[in-house]
Amino acid sequence: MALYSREDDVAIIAVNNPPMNALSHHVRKDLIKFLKVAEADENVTAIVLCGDGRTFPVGADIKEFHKSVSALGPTIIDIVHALEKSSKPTVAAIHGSALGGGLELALGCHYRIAMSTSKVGLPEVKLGILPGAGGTQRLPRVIGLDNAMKWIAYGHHHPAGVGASLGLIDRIVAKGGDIRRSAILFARSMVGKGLGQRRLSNVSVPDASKVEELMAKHLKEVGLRTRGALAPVVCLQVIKSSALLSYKDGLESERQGMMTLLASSESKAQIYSFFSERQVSKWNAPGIANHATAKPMQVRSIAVVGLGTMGRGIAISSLKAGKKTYVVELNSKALAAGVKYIRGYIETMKKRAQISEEQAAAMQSAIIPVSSYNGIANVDLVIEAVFENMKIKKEIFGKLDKVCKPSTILASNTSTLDIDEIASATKRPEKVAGMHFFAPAHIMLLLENIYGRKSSAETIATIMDIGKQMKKITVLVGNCVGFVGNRMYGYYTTESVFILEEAAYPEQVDKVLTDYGFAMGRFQVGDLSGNDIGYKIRTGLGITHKQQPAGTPERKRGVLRYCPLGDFLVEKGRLGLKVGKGWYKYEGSRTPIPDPEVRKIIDEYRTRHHIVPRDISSEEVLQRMLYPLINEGFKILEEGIAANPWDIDMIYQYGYAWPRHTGGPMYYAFTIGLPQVLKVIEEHWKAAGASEPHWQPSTMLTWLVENHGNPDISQWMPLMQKHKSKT
Ligand SMILES: CCCCCCC[C@H](O)CC(=O)SCCNC(=O)CCNC(=O)[C@H](O)C(C)(C)COP(=O)([O-])OP(=O)([O-])OC[C@H]1O[C@@H](n2cnc3c(N)ncnc32)[C@H](O)[C@@H]1OP(=O)([O-])[O-]
Repeated sequence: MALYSREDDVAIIAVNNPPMNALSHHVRKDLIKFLKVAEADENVTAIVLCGDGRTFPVGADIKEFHKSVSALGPTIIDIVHALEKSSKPTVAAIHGSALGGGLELALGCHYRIAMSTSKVGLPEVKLGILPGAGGTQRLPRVIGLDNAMKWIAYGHHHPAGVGASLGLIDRIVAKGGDIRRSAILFARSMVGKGLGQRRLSNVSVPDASKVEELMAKHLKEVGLRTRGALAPVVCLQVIKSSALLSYKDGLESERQGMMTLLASSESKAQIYSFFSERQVSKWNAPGIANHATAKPMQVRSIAVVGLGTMGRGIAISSLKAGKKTYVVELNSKALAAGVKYIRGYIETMKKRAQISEEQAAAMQSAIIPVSSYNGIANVDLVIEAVFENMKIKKEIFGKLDKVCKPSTILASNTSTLDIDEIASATKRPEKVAGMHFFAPAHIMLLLENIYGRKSSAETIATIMDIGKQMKKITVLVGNCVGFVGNRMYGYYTTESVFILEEAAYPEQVDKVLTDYGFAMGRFQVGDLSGNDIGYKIRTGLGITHKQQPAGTPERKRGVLRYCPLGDFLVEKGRLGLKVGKGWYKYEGSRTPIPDPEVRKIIDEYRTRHHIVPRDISSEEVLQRMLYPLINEGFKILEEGIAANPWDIDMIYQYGYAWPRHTGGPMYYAFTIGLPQVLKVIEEHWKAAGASEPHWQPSTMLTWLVENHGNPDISQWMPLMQKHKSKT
C-alpha cells in the first residue's frame, strides 16, 4: 500500500510495500488515489513522493509479470503522467535505490533529490525486458542519448552522485541527512517557479542529432558484451525513437518493444534467473538440515592451506569478508610468493578505488602468514586448497584434525574428489565439508558447497553463511564425483571431441556455442584453462593414449568410446593459451586463430580410422553439446545431489558462464520442451548404445515426459517426490 500524510502545506505520499516497495497493483491504486487527493486539496502546495522502510521503490513487482494483474490499471505510466501533469511541484525523495519503475516514477516527478548513498538505474534489461513506463523516452531527455543507451542497455545501478553530475538528480543529501525533511523544504522552495521545462515530455533529447552514430556504437558494443540476447538490442532501438519521434509516438514504440520482449522466452528465463539467484540461499540438505532451522557457527578466522592460484583467491575473498586470514604454506619461498601476491592485489584494489584506504589497511593487517599447521590450531574454519590428489588431501586433513581445536570446521576446495573419503581421514567427519571455489576465486561469483554423509547441520549452515559473507552465489549440493558443475561438464567435453572426430573442426563447434550466447566456445575455454588439466585428470584415470598397452584400439577404453585427440594435442605441447598454441594458435594476443596444424592432426586421425567427415548442422552440434549435460542434470536431480533445477542453473550461469538469457541448462530444456529433449537423447542412445552411457536417458526425465509432458520447472521436484512417496 501507500500512505498519505501532510506536513503543513506539503503532501507526502510514501510507498509502503516491504521489503523493497515494489509497485504492486495495490500500491499503484493507492498512488493514483493519493495524487488526486493532493491535487484537489487547495491547502497543498507541493507533493513529495518517497518510500517507507529500506528504500524508494525498486521497480514494478516482478512477481506480477506474466500474470494478468501486471496490466491492471492504474499502470506505472499512468502514475508517471499524473505526477508530471500535477499543477503542484512533485519531488521524488530517494533513499536506498530508485530502480526500474521506481526511477521511472521519479522521472515523472518535476524534481529528484537523493541520499549520497543511493543507487539509481533502469535494470529492466537484466530481466529480458525494457523500461516500460516511459523510461526509454524520459531518461534520454535528461542525461542524453549516449548515457541513456549505456544505462538502459546494460542495466547497471549507478551512484546518485553520478546521476547528479548528469542532471538526473537535482540535489544530493549527505550521508546521515534526513531525506524526507530535505525534500519537504526543497519542494516548498520550488512552489511558484514554473513547471513547463520540468515536465520531461516537453523537453527534447540534447544529443538527438548524433543518433545514428550512437546507435552504431552501442549496437556493436552490445553485440560483443551480451551475445545472442534480444533485450539489449530492442532497448537500443526503442531509445533511438526518443530522438526521432514525438514523446507520444516514442511511448508507442516503447509499448510495442515491451510486448515483444515480454512474450519472449528470454524474459521468462531472466525473471526465472532473478528469483533463482535468491532461491539458492534457501538451501536444503534433505534429512540433515535446511536454511530455516540450522544455525551457523560464528567464524572470526579462516586459514587457507596452499597458496597456489586458488588459495590466493580464496584468501582474498576471506579478507574481503573481514576475516582474520591465516595463509599457510610449509615452504617458506612459496609462502612469501603467495603473501606478496595477496598484498599486491589489495594495493591494486585500493588504487582502482574498489576498496577504501581503511578497508585496504584492515585487510593488510588481517593477513597472518604461517608455515606450520600448529600455527592454525585455533582458527574457526580451514579451507584446504592444495593439489587435486586424494592421498595428499587425506594426509593434510589427518594432520589438521590432530592440531586444530575440536570446533574447527575443515573444508576442502576440491573440484571433483569424494568429500566422505576426505572426511574419513579425520575423527570429526561431522565438521568436514567441501567448498568448491571457481578460479579466479576472488572474482568468480560462484561457490559450490558440498555436504558429506556425516556433515552436521551447523557445518553446512556455516559454510553457506561464509559464502554469503563473501558475497558469492552459494549453492549447496550433495557429494559425488565432480559434484554438480564438473560432473555435467565432463560430458560436454567428451561429446565435443566426438564431434571433431566425425564432422567439424574446433572453430566450427565454438561458433555454434558463441552464437548460442556463450562468451567462448568449449575449445577456446580449454585453451584458456590449459588442456593439460584435463590430461592430468585422464592420466589419473589411466585412460590417456600413452598409458594403454600395445594393441589397445585407439578409440576404445574397455567397452566405452574414447577419442584421444585431446591427448595428442597435449603430447605435442599444445597446452593452450599459456604456450601460444592449443586447439587454436595465438599470435601475441588472446584471440584464437584456427590452426592448420590442428586440422592436420584431426585429418590424419580421421584417415587412420577411415572416418569420412560428414556435414553437420549447427542444430546437431548444439544438441550434442548441450543435451548430454542436461541429461546428466536430470540424473543429478534424481539422485538428490542437487535439491532443485535452479541450483544447477545458478551453478552453470555463475561458474560456467552459461548465457543468462537462456536461464541455464535445466531451464533451457524446459524452454525446448522435455519431450523434444528426450526424443533427441533417445535417438542418440539408440545409435550409440552402451559405449556412450551419457546418452542413456535419465529415469526422471523419462518419467516426467511420460506422465506430465512438459511440466513447469517449478513442478519437477514436487511431482517426482509425490511419485516416489507413492511407490
Ligand atoms: C507487464 C507490464 C509492465 C510495464 C511496466 C514496466 C515497469 C518497469 O519498467 C519494469 C520494472 O520496474 S522491472 C523491475 C526493475 N527493478 C529491478 O530489477 C530491481 C530488482 N531488485 C534488485 O535488484 C534487488 O532486490 C535490490 C538491489 C534492490 C536489493 O537487493 P538485496 O538487498 O540483495 O535484496 P534482495 O534479496 O534482492 O531482495 C529482497 C526481497 O525482495 C524481493 N524483490 C526485490 N525486488 C523486487 C521486485 N522488483 N519485485 C518483487 N520482488 C522483489 C526479492 O525477490 C527478495 O525476496 P525474498 O522472498 O526475500 O527472496
